[in-house]
Amino acid sequence: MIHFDHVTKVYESNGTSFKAVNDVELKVEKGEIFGVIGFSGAGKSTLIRLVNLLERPTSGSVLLNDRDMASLKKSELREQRRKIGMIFQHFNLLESKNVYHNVAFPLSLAGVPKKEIDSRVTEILEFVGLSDKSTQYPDQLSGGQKQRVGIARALATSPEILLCDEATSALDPETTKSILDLLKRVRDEYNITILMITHEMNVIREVCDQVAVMEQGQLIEQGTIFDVFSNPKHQTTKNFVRTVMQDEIPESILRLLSDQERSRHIYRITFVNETTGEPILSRVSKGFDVEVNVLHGQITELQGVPFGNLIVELQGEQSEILKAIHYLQTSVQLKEVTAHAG
Ligand SMILES: Nc1ncnc2c1ncn2[C@@H]1O[C@H](COP(=O)(O)OP(=O)(O)OP(=O)(O)O)[C@@H](O)[C@H]1O
Repeated sequence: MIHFDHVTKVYESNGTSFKAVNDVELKVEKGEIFGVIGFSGAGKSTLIRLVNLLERPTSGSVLLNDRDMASLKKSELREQRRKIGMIFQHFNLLESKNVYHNVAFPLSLAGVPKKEIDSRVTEILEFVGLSDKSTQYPDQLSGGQKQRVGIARALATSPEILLCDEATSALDPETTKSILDLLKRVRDEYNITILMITHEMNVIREVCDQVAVMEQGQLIEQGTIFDVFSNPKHQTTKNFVRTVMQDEIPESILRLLSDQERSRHIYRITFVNETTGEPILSRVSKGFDVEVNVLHGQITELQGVPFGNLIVELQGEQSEILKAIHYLQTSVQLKEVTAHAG
């Protein structure tokens, strides 16, 4: 659907050149919600602007449905751009036009007859939940409502692709959640492919199927949400995952260990998939002469699949602890926590 085929973008300014996007190879499949995460300056905005040719690649190509965007004639490019909607962090609405006319604007530009515009705008305003706001102006709306108008406007021309440039970064957490839910409906009900860029890992966790991590113009890691969150490889990815998944050992536990490492049996249990719902810890307590003391942890959901970590202490005779460990290892990932290794 969208293929970045070894794309590089170099900016030239004041006699120096700067690689904002460096040899990016990325494929986004039809109907997928794909998130690109990175810190400020990583090259995300440049990357997303290459899709609708707001930026031209210096080398490599961006292919949409196997067609190289840079090879299109002007009229073909206009036609292609109509298939790509875009929403922005600061909404970019026309302040002098009301909600109805903001959404109708791209249709008017495309020369769509007034009657058709009317039925399309009515339908799309209902979809985003703003039917009762059609005569209001942007400055009468909340941030969440403005972004709903932005989404309605982007959907007006029935695009195949929706590009989201930090679409929830200006919104509070609750409004962010409602906008992300709306984006899921955009994909589910209209089968639109969504490419979003963000610096917030909770956005990626909430809504994306696939994620790529960008740093200094390069993609340093990519995969399904589940794979990247449960097994991040690059240090930057680990840091991003840590912002939403508490997996660090708290200081208090590390202190406990450094004082009495030999006498404590503290383990990190990683729950994946179906094991999360099972009463494994109570089975250990009942089956062996050990007590299980949960010290720290978090279980969450990734794409509807439970996932998480618990830090537990096992107390009892050495031989019983060994048996309990053996049992645990048959169904979960288990790693001893030491003062140094965490
Ligand atoms: N038109 C331009 N000319 C020169 N350099 C540019 C231009 N646009 C962006 N850059 C540089 O390219 C790098 C990547 O910028 P870009 O905006 O793509 O990153 P980003 O990850 O989206 O960051 P942010 O979230 O801060 O926008 C930055 O160092 C930026 O200064």
